Amino acid sequence: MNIQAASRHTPQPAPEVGQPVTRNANAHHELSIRVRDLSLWYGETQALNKLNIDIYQKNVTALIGPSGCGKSTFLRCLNRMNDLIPGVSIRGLVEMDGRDVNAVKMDEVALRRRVGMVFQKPNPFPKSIYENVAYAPRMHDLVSRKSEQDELVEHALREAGLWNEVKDKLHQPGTSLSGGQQQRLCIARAIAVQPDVILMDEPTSALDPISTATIEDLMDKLKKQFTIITVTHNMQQAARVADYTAFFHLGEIIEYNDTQMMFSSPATKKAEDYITGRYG
Ligand SMILES: Nc1ncnc2c1ncn2[C@@H]1O[C@H](COP(=O)(O)OP(=O)(O)OP(=O)(O)O)[C@@H](O)[C@H]1O
Repeated sequence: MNIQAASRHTPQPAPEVGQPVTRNANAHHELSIRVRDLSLWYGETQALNKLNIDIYQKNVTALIGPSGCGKSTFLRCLNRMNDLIPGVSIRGLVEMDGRDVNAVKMDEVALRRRVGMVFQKPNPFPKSIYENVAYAPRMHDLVSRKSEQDELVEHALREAGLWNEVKDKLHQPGTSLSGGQQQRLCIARAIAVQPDVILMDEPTSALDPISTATIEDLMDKLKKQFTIITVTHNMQQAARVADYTAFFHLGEIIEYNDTQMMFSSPATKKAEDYITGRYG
């Protein structure tokens, strides 16, 4: 079954392939990423099976589902990080702003600039707080003068809600910060190159509740500028932060809907069981 699964509560016309069953009336609907019949194998083992999904700009989309169902694998398809894993083969289409991400002529470095990533475990470089943010913009020639670089570092740290906590110790190691601060530093590092999309793979699972709430608030703020796709095992978090939610199961997208609908009236028994904690 795929995301075209009709609601068992209210019969509805089938949506277009890839679109949520019900659209969120309050959200933007400019398309960012279009995925069609995307399958992936690790060697002989199939991990993703004919995924179809449209992801909208400047919204938060949450990917939920039991462990091993393919959420992180899917996330990595969006910035071609699976290319780094030997034995991976991919079939199907991932289009970003109308361009085929897997096209031979697609520049992977440029793609990863447009699609930033934040991981489960904060992973600052073993460099200063300042350098963690300044390095990528310099690599991509986004800044030429030192003053521009300083401005960009301050801007990214402010956007990530970290500036006030670090402005007097910019030259201390990034690793000297707390876990929650390190994660915000990683977010500052991601946004410093002005990506279109930020992928977040369980960004708060290693954090305490207060740091988690700070990151959730930040996601809400950042979605005004960026398209955010986040993997989470925390159903409350998905309900709080996501405009749209996709439920994965055994490498398939079983249901895709606006989050309120998904949580109040899931269209499939599997999604309902998962959301209500009956399995997973
Ligand atoms: N590098 C890899 N090589 C081989 N198999 C892999 C690799 N990465 C993931 N897999 C397999 O692909 C399937 C999907 O894994 P994936 O990590 O994408 O799931 P997930 O939904 O993100 O899981 P979790 O919620 O536990 O992080 C699993 O069966 C997993 O064992």
